[in-house]
Amino acid sequence: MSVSRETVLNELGRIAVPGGGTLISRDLVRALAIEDDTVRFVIEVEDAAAARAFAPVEAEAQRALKALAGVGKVQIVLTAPTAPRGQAQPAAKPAGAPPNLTIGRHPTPQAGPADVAGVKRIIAIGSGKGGVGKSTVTSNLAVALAKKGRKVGVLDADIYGPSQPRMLGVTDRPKSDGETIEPLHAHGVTLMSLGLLMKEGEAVVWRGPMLMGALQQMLTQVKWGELDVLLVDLPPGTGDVQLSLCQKTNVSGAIIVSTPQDVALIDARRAIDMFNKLKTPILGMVENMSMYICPNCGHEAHLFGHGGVAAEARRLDLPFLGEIPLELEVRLAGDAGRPVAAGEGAVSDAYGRLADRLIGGGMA
Ligand SMILES: Nc1ncnc2c1ncn2[C@@H]1O[C@H](COP(=O)(O)OP(=O)(O)OP(=O)(O)O)[C@@H](O)[C@H]1O
Repeated sequence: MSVSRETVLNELGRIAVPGGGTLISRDLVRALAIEDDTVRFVIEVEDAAAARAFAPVEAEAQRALKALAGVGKVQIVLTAPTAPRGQAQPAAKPAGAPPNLTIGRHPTPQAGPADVAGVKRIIAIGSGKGGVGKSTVTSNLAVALAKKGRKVGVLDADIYGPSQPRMLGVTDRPKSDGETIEPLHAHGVTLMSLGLLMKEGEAVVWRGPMLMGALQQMLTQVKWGELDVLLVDLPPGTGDVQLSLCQKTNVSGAIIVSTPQDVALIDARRAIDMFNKLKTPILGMVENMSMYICPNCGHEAHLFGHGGVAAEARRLDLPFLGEIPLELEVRLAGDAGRPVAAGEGAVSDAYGRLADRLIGGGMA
């Protein structure tokens, strides 16, 4: 049987390096891969001089890993980037290229959940099932809060399908000096999306520690400025992103978005259970695609049922924050990068009420 990734990381976490710390605490290991009895990885150091000083570390890592059960071969590559890490990069970049910042690294050890500088409250927006409108609710709620004078940020942590840039109409790449990232702004909202920082297809292979590291970078290296509230658009379900956000950051609470259908509600319950286990308070539930009002005759139809989320919130003794109708305009506005809450009308009003609820309850 192959050695586990965890065992390898543990072992590397014991190997001291020049200048103090270990290979893991100094975040020097890249591209760790385990295939049958072969362990491969890259040690990335500052520059060529450091690479020479690290030769004994490489030898020690070889020796320690080979001694593990299930390890036959160890292949280590010692590299140094051409430009020293942290050196400012030229401002001009090819259009559409991600900024020059290494995103996706092992998390830096921290004592416990941390605050984000300048950010008063962090609200996680989650759902159990995909496609229930969690991202749509996040962008519109952010715009509705901004319209009411709140300083709002959105962190798009839905790494498997980042959609906030499209929904908020942002196409620019964020600028980075190699150490910090300038967020983007649209409709009064400050935005950062993991999708804007990676090459296409890169994120989907991330798991556990790499994801945790990337999320940590998003929270600590982005210049969020002073915010009343940061909304974090989570991927659907109950995975690594949810776990690392709630364990590493002081999250004020979570809002659960669901459609009224039973299938969506079953998954919503799982998400609620996860937040409970992580001791993240549930601020309330939102019913999206609540009812459909025919634009021609005004007839109200309940395509996915109606009231299911309110009933579930009552059953679980959670606040019910509001319902958002199903309207073609919502999708068209989201696709066009101008959230419906930025304009006028019934749906915009519904988001306004949702924003009032949060502000009134001291949540935003
Ligand atoms: N109230 C609504 N009325 C009409 N269309 C909506 C509504 N809410 C969301 N949509 C549309 O449904 C689709 C899915 O929404 P969205 O991407 O926000 O869901 P999600 O839960 O974030 O999905 P994912 O699982 O991909 O993260 C989008 O095309 C969006 O425009």
